[in-house]
Amino acid sequence: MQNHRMCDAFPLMRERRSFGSGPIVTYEEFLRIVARTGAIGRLPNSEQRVCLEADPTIPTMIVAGPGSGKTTVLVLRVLRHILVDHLRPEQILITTFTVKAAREIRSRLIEWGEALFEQARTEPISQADREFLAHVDINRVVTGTLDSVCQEALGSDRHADEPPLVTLESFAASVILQRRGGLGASFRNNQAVLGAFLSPFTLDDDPPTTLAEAANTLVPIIDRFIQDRVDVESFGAADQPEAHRIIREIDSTYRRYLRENNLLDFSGLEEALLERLRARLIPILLADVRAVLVDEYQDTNALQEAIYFELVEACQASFTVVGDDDQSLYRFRGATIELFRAFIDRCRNRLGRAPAGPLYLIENYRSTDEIVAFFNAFVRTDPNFGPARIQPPKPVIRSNNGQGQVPILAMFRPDSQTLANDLTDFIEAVFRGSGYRDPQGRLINGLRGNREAGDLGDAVFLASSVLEMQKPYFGNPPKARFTHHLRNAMASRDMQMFNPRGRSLRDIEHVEQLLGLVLLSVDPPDRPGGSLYSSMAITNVAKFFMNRWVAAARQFLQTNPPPVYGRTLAQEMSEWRDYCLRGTGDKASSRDWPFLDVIYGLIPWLDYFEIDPEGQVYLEALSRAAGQAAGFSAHRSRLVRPQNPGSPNDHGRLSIEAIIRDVLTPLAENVIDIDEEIMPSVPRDRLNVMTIHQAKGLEFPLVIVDVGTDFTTNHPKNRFRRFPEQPSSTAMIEDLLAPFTPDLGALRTQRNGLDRSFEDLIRLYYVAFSRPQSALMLVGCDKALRWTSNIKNVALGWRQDERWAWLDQSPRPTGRRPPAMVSPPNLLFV
Ligand SMILES: Nc1ncnc2c1ncn2[C@@H]1O[C@H](COP(=O)(O)OP(=O)(O)OP(=O)(O)O)[C@@H](O)[C@H]1O
Repeated sequence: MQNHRMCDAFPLMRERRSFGSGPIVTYEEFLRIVARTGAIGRLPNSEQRVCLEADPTIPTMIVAGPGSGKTTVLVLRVLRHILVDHLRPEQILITTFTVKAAREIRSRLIEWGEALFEQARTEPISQADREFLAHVDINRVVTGTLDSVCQEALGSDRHADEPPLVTLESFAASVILQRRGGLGASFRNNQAVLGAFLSPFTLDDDPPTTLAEAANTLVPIIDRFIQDRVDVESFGAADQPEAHRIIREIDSTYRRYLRENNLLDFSGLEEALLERLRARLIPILLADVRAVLVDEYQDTNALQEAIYFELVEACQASFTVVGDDDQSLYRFRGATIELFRAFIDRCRNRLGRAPAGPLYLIENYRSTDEIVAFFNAFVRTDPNFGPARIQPPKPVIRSNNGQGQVPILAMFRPDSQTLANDLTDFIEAVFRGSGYRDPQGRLINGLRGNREAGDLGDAVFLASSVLEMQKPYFGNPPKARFTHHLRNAMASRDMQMFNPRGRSLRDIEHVEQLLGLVLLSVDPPDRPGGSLYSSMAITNVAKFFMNRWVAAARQFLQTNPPPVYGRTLAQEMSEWRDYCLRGTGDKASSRDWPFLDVIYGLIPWLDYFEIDPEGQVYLEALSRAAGQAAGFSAHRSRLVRPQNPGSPNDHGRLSIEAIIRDVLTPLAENVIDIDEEIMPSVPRDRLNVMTIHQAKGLEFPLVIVDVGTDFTTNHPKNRFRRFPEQPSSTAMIEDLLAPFTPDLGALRTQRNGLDRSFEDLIRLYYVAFSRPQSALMLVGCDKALRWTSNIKNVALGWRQDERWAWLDQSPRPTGRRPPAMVSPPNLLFV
């Protein structure tokens, strides 16, 4: 890649620069202006001020529990950088971990920034500064996840003659690994060796039987090579097991292919930025950065840490990190809590400057006393978790909101259907009725949504998985999960959920219709010899779903969808058919067509994709599948006009086959992720269903947490989600790579894999329990609450030593027979 931004262009970078260019206002004036600004006037408290005041020329570490204003402080510190340190917004980078949280930061920045600048303009400041504030554009602060920032930085920094960088999603990475990474040949030739090596990392601990399964198991391992900065040479050295050597070879073939084709997977994207920073070829977007602020630092991986340090050093930037060790959730993406715990030392060693901190925040402004007491107790339930937490221990978080008079609610029922009906009753009463009242009068004021503006969007349902169907097991048809029953129960009362990730694309009625129409348009059965997909070498699963889609489309066509602007669906389809079969008709004017044009051409007759929020998310996923295939598919996801329609080697025909193989087959095989994050906000009139991971950093008035609707028995298959008996596959990958990961390996394996797997579950539910503002409700299956239950579950207070806190806290039996159920006093069972 060409060198556009040599350091020489920025002579200032070599010498130490003073910070900022003289204040617009002093720090004390800044605080006074904040106090006078309506939107943020109540902020900050005294501990938050300490964090805000910290000298920007010294790296700063802020550590605090949930809801204590970590993000708030970071946003205020950005505003301080503008007003007190006189940085321009584009000189400030602020990152966080999820797209949703990044969006939240951006909207707080804009709301507070605009109000604050307006207020500041009324203060006695210089005319030049008043001008500056009148025109300053807070939108120009570089905000996002590190991935999105990398993408933007590298993408926008290309020369006109350079090919665009394509970032691969995991499905595309997996396909390339199979086809171009040499995994296909290696798997065939070394199936026994590779199978034995990979089996501990598969879902069922069996060796992968198909190439796709092998690829999906391998991707997280080779991703780690980059994220953990593994010494791949020594991993695959001659004295290592044969499987290591084979994997090293596959990895290097795969990486070479990506490089030669200008493709990047997500870890490769971050690595590319690191390499550029190291070479001091700083992308334009970041070249002028003077302040780097990182939220959710506890989820940083080794590669990301290296990027932050390199950027701060290269740009001589101020550096502020905030985090909470108890809220680290992304181990599976390489997050290494130990990097956060050891930040002070690591920063000193790397940047040669001892950071200020850790600075603590202790007041929780989010939740009621009851909720804070509940999650504080939860995180201290298991003594074995203590050593996993930051040292010295951070102060316990304290509620600032007073009692909410709503205890922690718990709804446990014998089965999912009953629970779904009862929860729907509850939600309806809170948001659509006159409020929920406990029949026994134990809820003093009942519970009711905000009368003026309250709606279902004020509640969220959180679960470790939001799938509405269980994965098929041993060929049994998939069983409905709780969220499926909840969707139906709510629909029967005219209420809707927003859970686009709950269902597989291939199963959604409207998607089936659309994909069936697509197939009938580009691969019609009246081709001599029949449709192409039915005789192609694709999996039976793919053919099964394609047949189903075609049947769904036929049924839809029988409903005679009305013309749109005078044009019929049949006309649109027949134009594509003419083009694909014979290269004739209106579409023949072009030599080729992007496959997306077929999809978007059919959408007007399926308005679900335009008006329904879930439909919009699905359409984005379909478009993404087509877009990603352009990175590896023979005809780059384009339909080519046939020249010689009868020939099997005709490019028109081959282009259709490529689309079937590379776009439609992955959809049929259910390997395309649905990205709910494309929605800027969840519709207010729907119940938001989210994974706990997605909810990190967010808050809602009412949070309903699924603590075990799946766990009706002590089934071994679900133990890893509630009470692991062996290390998770992620912990095992960490153990596998530790000896080849200088610095990080030893740090990470100080606690064994099983301990780390328990930690992950505790942190997961800690994050869930700390999201609500007013009310927290736990839902699950009541069998797990039996006094004699053996359905051990960390979320229900089980400790790793197999003692059960909920049972210990329940009133002891008076007679000889124990009570049927445990009933810890801090829960109100409804
Ligand atoms: N000093 C304050 N006074 C009043 N409200 C505040 C104050 N500081 C923060 N808040 C409010 O408290 C809530 C939680 O703040 P914030 O999201 O910044 O916490 P956090 O520590 O980042 O949370 P998490 O750990 O869950 O990411 C927000 O609604 C915020 O506006």
